[in-house]
Amino acid sequence: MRQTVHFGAGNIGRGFIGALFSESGYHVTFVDVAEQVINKLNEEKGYQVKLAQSQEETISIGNVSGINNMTHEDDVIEAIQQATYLTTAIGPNILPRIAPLIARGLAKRVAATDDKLYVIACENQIGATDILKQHILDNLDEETKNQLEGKVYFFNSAVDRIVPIQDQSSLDVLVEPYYEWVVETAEDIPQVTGMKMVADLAPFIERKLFTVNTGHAVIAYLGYLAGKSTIDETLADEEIVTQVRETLKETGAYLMKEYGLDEEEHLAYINKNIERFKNAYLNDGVTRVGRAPIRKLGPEDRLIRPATQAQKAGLPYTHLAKAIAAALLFDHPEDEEAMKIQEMIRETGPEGVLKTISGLSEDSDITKEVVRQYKTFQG
Ligand SMILES: NC(=O)C1=CN([C@@H]2O[C@H](COP(=O)(O)OP(=O)(O)OC[C@H]3O[C@@H](n4cnc5c(N)ncnc54)[C@H](O)[C@@H]3O)[C@@H](O)[C@H]2O)C=CC1
Ligand SMILES: O=P(O)(O)OC[C@H]1O[C@](O)(CO)[C@@H](O)[C@@H]1O
Repeated sequence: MRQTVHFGAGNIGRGFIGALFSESGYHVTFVDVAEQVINKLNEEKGYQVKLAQSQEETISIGNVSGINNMTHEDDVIEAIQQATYLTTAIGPNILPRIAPLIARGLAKRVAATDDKLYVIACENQIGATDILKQHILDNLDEETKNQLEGKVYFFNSAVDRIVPIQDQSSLDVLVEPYYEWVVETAEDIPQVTGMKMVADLAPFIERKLFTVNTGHAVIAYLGYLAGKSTIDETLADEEIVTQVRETLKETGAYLMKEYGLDEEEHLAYINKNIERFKNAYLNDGVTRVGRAPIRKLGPEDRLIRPATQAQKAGLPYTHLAKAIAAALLFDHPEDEEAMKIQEMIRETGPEGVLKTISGLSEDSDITKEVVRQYKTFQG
């Protein structure tokens, strides 16, 4: 049986990527620091993926096991020796932390075999696999780096499936029925059910990140400010739906200009995603979707990049500016990054945050518009 190693046995790991490998006939070894999850995977050897829809539908996932990378590094290195794929869904900020162990696994592997290994980071970040690759290379000597050539391949990817926070007492995962996994490769690679291969990922990941993730973030931050707890509850407010749609028209204008997307098709894509967000069976919290606002306000992420790109292209960005202002007001006490932003605002004002986190100068038109809207929110 073919083997795959997947870092991150969380929502996307169990509910999406690991499940697709299992369905494709692979044994999936999950690597995670969550001891309870690892123990359950080894005891139960399977779990259920439940679709969030009116008609009950459940998919049984088998052939899975787990390794704790904090306590069993050698077992992870051994699993990497046997694998055809190595994937991650761990959060972009964690990639540098797992790279040294992956590097050790790869060094041992390329010294012993020419068998090909395909590495794919499945994270919400442009070029996540390139970033992981660089961290891995930083942990290898020159000779080993040369040995990777023709043996270890790195492919960027875009992952799209809404998987909310789960009941932690079980391995089962509730997921939305829709999913899309796009992988950039020109290689003839072993088939995995549900993996779509493309020669150029840029239009796919930007369309996804600046529609699905921008839209979701706008709902989360406006919902939080309006005192809502879930995404579907927030979308019962027609004013917020309008704000989401107008924001996605702004990102859409940039995407259409940059990638020559068809206007009618793109508007249908926006509408389809707004309907996805309304799925009440997901019961998805605004604080989950708004989590990690420092990452989400990064220069290349879902709010800032479309705004800077729109500005460069002479396109409107006022609704994006409003969403950025709302993100700056996300003060959820349990979110470390949100708390850090609030501290920075107290010290340097919203302008300081936009400069340090988003790379926007204090006198930029985007900063001025965001600050104006920030003050309007404050009343
Ligand atoms: N949940 C969703 O709807 C979607 C999430 N994504 C992306 O997928 C990635 C994972 O997200 P989720 O699955 O939602 O997060 P999650 O929090 O459910 O899963 C992450 C897992 O990584 C583990 N982990 C953390 N640090 C670790 C370390 N040092 N070593 C090993 N394991 C470690 C955690 O214990 C957890 O099980 C993120 O990049 C996210 O942006 C992408 C599309 C949809
Ligand atoms: O907030 P993160 O960590 O970027 O990832 C979760 C996001 O990805 C999505 O699943 C969209 O693919 C949304 O649920 C959510 O907005």
